[in-house]
This record gives sequence, structure tokens and C-alpha cells, in this order.
Amino acid sequence: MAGDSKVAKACKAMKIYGISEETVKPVLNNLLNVFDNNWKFIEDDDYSALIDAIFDREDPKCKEEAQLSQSPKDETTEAKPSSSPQYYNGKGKNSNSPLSCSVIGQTRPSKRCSSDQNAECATLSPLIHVEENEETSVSLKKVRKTSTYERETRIVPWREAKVMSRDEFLLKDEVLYSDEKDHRPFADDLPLLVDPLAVIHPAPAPPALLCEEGPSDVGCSSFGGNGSEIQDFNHLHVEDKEIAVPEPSQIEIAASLKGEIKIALIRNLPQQSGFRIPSLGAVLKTVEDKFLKSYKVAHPGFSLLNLLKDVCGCYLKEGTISVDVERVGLRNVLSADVPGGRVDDQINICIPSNLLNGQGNLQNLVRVSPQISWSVAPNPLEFLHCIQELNVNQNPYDVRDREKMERQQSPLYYVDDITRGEEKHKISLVNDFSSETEPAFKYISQSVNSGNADVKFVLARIAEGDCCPSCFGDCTSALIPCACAGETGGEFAYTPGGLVREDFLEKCISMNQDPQQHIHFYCNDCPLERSQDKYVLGTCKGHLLMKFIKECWYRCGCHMKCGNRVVQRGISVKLQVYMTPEGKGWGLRTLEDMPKGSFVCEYVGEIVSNMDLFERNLRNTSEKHTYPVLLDADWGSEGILKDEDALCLDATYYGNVARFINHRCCDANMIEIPVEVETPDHHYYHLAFFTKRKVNALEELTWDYGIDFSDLNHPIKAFKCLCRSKFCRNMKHSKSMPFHSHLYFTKPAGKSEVFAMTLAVCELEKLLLID
Ligand SMILES: C[S@@+](CC[C@H](N)C(=O)[O-])C[C@H]1O[C@@H](n2cnc3c(N)ncnc32)[C@H](O)[C@@H]1O
Repeated sequence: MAGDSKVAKACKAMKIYGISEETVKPVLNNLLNVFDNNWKFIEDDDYSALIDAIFDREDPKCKEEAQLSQSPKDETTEAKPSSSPQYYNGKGKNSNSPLSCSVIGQTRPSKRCSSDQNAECATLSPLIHVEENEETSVSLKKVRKTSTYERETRIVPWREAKVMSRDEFLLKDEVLYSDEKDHRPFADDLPLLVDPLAVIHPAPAPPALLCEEGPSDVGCSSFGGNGSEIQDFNHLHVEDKEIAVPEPSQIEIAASLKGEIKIALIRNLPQQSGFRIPSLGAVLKTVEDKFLKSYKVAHPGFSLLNLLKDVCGCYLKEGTISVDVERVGLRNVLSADVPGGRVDDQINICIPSNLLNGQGNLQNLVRVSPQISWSVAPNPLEFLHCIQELNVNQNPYDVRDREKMERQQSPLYYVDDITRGEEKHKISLVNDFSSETEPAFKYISQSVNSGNADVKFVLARIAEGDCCPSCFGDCTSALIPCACAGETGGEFAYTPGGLVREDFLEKCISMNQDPQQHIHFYCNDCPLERSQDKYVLGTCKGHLLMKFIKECWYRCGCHMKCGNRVVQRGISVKLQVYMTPEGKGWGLRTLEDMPKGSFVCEYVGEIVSNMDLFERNLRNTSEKHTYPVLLDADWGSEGILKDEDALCLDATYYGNVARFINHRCCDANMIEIPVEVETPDHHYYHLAFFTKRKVNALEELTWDYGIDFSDLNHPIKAFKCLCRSKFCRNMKHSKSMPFHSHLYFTKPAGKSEVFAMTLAVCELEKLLLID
């Protein structure tokens, strides 16, 4: 009977997996019921539905049987020549037979050709044909034929005959070299058996990382897709020398002629380690966290996946360009011309072409500083070593190495939170160049009155019409703007997303860039000149009348989360104080991308009268001070200003993170805008910094102090400007900066290549943005 022969066939097919007829038959019955006696569904794909159903039962018997199938008896009686693209490790009794439920324990047998289909598979399908000889060793043969099955299973042409299902290849979050359409790393129409252009076999790994020969409890795990398979490569007998059996190593890269890249990370672990295959997503996350922890300076959007993509990009590039004259030239320059750097300290940085806007032209780039200079000389092997270094850090059996690495990678000086809990978010401080510590000052998140300044926040001063007591929730989402939008022409200065509105911001930027075109107030009796004992006949130099933002305040009925309360909620972006490489001392940078119009921080310090500040400056001539700000945005609104009403903020002794913001002439990326928070009285207001454009993570945050570098009479001696802006007002000094027709890079002493590479890429990004 046709049915009986089909049952017999199915049982025979399952026998290969060591599953007995008694187990198969009831499951088969169920399936036939489910599929309405349609055998096609059961037979399709080498009885995959049946295999699934059997294993889905989680029948302990199945497991027992599967284990039994590894017994010597089973091996001799049941082992069959197989065309399965899976292969044995050939270790005899304790081998990781693909017939078992899996020695690793969690996986079911991979889909494979049944014995009955061997003939068909042998001609149609296996890219690598696996044969088992008497000693159960395995030989590999190339067969230049393909089947839909293999296309489905994305066989990796250059190496192991490992079968991965389409799903297994799909990464959890993202896919290496993903195809937009279907998110698979390799296209379906990939010509199979395309030999790789090249395969990188890394330099021998440190002994602790090598796969150990011999005992069967040692195997190499290969993370080829989502890391869902472990195979043991140790005892493969290779007939065809073109097919490389994986060296015991950590990383391999291979590319096909079409440009597809495969990266394999290989790790050996003792079987008893309790190791379970993690998802690739989890692995990447751990490495990224580790990277961020160890290197601190890493782009917060850094992802290992992108790094690997870069590796692939470089690998392809390196593989396709045979002679790179420019690089050779650069290498020569490197050895002769590195200031203060030993040749063996240098590494070549592989800059992804997207950073170079696809031009790959290095001629216009300039040297950054004596500490950080550049070479762009792609060399994927060195890049790979960087990755290996990351990989070493992950080895749980190599704690000493890991600790050593961490010691090496840490910055020379690091403070976890300079705010000591004053701000909502920690603000770290990092010095990668020396052990210079932060200046002595007291971190405060709100300005404080130092004594003589006349600053009073009085509820009665807030007129009924200047606030919105009847509002609730978010004023910016109300249909009709409330009274608090009055100051900014009936429209709130902020968008509902908390950014300064584009038109308002542009106005402020234009006033800042071209103050002469905007309204100034000229005092007859200028408090600034009074404080400096400079009585000048006639009017003063003038004060720019600035546009104010008015936020909702105490008397308003809205929520603290109201969109018109931005500055008063404090710093919300991740910031870091760092030692600038250009010699400007400490600087402030963002650790996250910020859109145009974002609030960064306000200038916080001691609220002092002009008069007091001048006296302070006189007293502390030697003191390294910050630049105090003058709160003169609305000095024209009252007649003659009393000394105690003419205020400044001095962050020298008490201040917040803004005291670290460096100056940049004209094209700084932040602008200061006066903000009313507590009082309509414009003697005192908040001076808040907003981004003038999109600012990328790790970019330095700067503002134009408005210094007149030619004013030798200014109470605070101007510094030599190192802003490197092409609009620098201190050009005499800027021009003396050396310009080079090439870039080269010196690895800072005691730093790893990964550290150096990250720094280099970040700096290059900055350069490309700036210049
Ligand atoms: C407000 S502080 C900025 C933080 C400062 N870099 C530090 O290390 O504390 C101002 C001082 O920084 C330095 N500075 C700021 N901008 C600079 C620039 N463009 N070029 C050189 N030095 C700068 C000057 O010494 C200035 O007096």
C-alpha cells in the first residue's frame, strides 16, 4: 500500500536520526490528521515537519534515543555516508554526531538530506560534500552544483560546510551588510562556490586563546550568523587544500568576488564551562558596553556592528586596490617625520570611506596637534588586531590579561562625576594626555548670590499678566498660547520637543554674528566703565539688546514638564569634560548627537556686581580664571543702572560645567540666549547655551566669548586663541599653526590601538566638519 510504504520510508528517514519507529509512528499519525493525510507536507524538506513534531514533543524518550544513537553500536550500525552539509568531528565514540539531539544539548539536528536523497543531494546540492569513512573521519569535496535548499540555507562558500537556516542568519537587531530588502547578509543570487578573494587568517593568538588540541571536550565555536551553532573543527581531514579548515583562532574574514563579506569570530571553550550560545545581539552589546567602559571616549553611538562593517569595508578596499602609492608615501613620511613619536608607536588607521565623503583624498587635511596627528593608511590586519584586542577582553578565562588591558586602556585621569550628584546626570571628566587634575572649584547647579548683588526673587514682582496661573499640563500644546508666550511675540520660543524654534534661534544667531546690524544700548554712565574706573566722555561702547526667552515660572499653573520650562529643568544631555588635544586646557563635549536648538547648559556661577568682579580681578592677577559673563542683555531698559544692579556671573570658584566651555571665534556651535525663569527683572537672568546647528557626539561644545583680542585694556588678559576657526579673530596666532599636506597619527604612549583608532576617527570626523 502506498500509505504503508510512505510510513516505512518516513520511519527509515527518522532512523538516521536515531529515532525509533515507536516514537515516529504516533507523531506521524498526528501529523497525518493535522495535514489531512497530505503526505507532501510531511515529506517535504526531508521530513522537516516530522522532525520538528518529534522534537517539539520534548519527549524524553527521543533524547534517550538520540543519546543512544551516539553509542558505539549506533555508530557502526547506523552511520551512513551522508551528504549533509553538516559534518562530524570524526572523534569516534564521543563525537558530536549531527544525528544526536546535539551534544551541546540545546539544538535539534540540522535539516539534512535523508539517506534516500543522498544521490540527489550529491549531484544537486552540497557545496561541500561530507563523507564518512571507516574511521568516521570526514573528507570534504567541492561540488559545483547548487540546490534551492542550499540557497535557502546560505551555505558559506569558502569554508565549513555549515548549514544555517535563513532565520539563523538573521541577526536579532541588525544584520552585517544587510540587504535593505530582506535583511539577509548574503544575496540569494550569490554564485555559489565563489572562492573568496582572500581569507584573512589572523596572526597566531596568544596561547590562552588558542583551541587546544586533543581532548574531546574542547571545541571551537564559530559565530557565523546569529551564533546559534557550535562545531568542532579540530579533527577534520581536508582533501581539498583550497578549503581552509579553520585555524584555531579568533577572527576570520572572507570576501567573495561579489564583495560580500563574512566575519567569523572563533572561540574555544571547555565543554564543562556551562557555556550557552548567546545571541549575537547580546554579544555585541556586551562588547560595546565593555568598550565604552574601557575607552570612555568612545562615541556613545558606537556599535561593534558598525566597527565590523568598517572592518569589512576596509578589507574589501584593501583586497581590491593592489598598489596604493599614496599609502607607501605616507608610510615613508611616517618613519621620518613624526614629532616625538617612535616608529613602533605608530599604527595605521583605516578610515572608512564614508568619513572621507567618498573622496579618499587626504591632501586637504591638516595636522591636529603634536599629540594627535594622523596617518590614513588602511591596513585591515592591524584593524583586525584591534578587534582581537576587544575579543581578548571578552575571554572569561583570561582575567589577568583582561585586568591588564583595562589598566592600559584607562585614561590617565578620570572622574566619574564632577557634579558630585548636583546634576540629574553624571558628568565625567577625562584626561587622556596627562595626569593633570581638574581645577579646584565647587560645583553648583544654580547660581548663587555672592553677597552684594541685588537679586531678589519676589512673587509680587510677577504681574498677573506675565504668568499663566490658570494653565495646567503643557502650555506649549495648548491651542492658544498663554501669557508666557507674550515676551516672544505670542509664540513660545520652544517647540513642543523642547528645541528653540528655528526662526527665533536664527534671529539670535544673526544678532550674535553681526551685532552692528542690531540694536545696541549706549549708556551715558556705563556701570562697566564705572567699575573699571574708566570714565569716558559721552556714551559707552554699547551693549547689544538681546532677545529673551521667558519660561513659565513659580506663579504659573502648568506642570514642571511643561514644554515652556526647559532651562529650569537643568542639563538633560550627556556631557563630558575632557582635556583638549589642541592646548586649550579642559573643554566640554557632548556624548550624544544633539539637534539644532538643543539646550546644553546654562552658565552658572556666583552672581556678583560688576564692581565686585573688577576688584576680584585686581586681587587675583595670577589666578587662572574662567571668563565671567556680563548680564547686560537689557541694560537699556532702565535709566542709569546702580552698581549693585549691574551683574555678572563668575564661575571661577563656584560654577557648573559651563566653566569648561572654550571659546571659538564666530562659528562656535553654541549660542547664549538670556532666559527669564524667576523674575521679569532683567538685571538677573539665566544665560543659557543652545546649539546653533546639529552637533555630533564627541564634538567639542564652544561659544564665542565675544573677545576683542586687540583690546589690551580689558581687565582679563586675552589668551592666544587656538580655536582653529577660519574666522579666528586672533589670526596672527592661528596662522602660525603648521599645515601639512598629509595626516599622520601617533599612538599615545601606553594606549591601545583601539583607543588610538577611536580617537583618530573622532578627531578626523571633527576635522572634516570644521575644515
Ligand atoms: C572658561 S575657561 C574654559 C576652560 C579652560 N580651558 C580650562 O581649562 O579650565 C576659559 C579659558 O580657557 C582657555 N581657552 C578658552 N578658549 C580658548 C581658545 N580658543 N584658545 C586658547 N585657549 C582657550 C583660556 O585659557 C581661557 O582663559
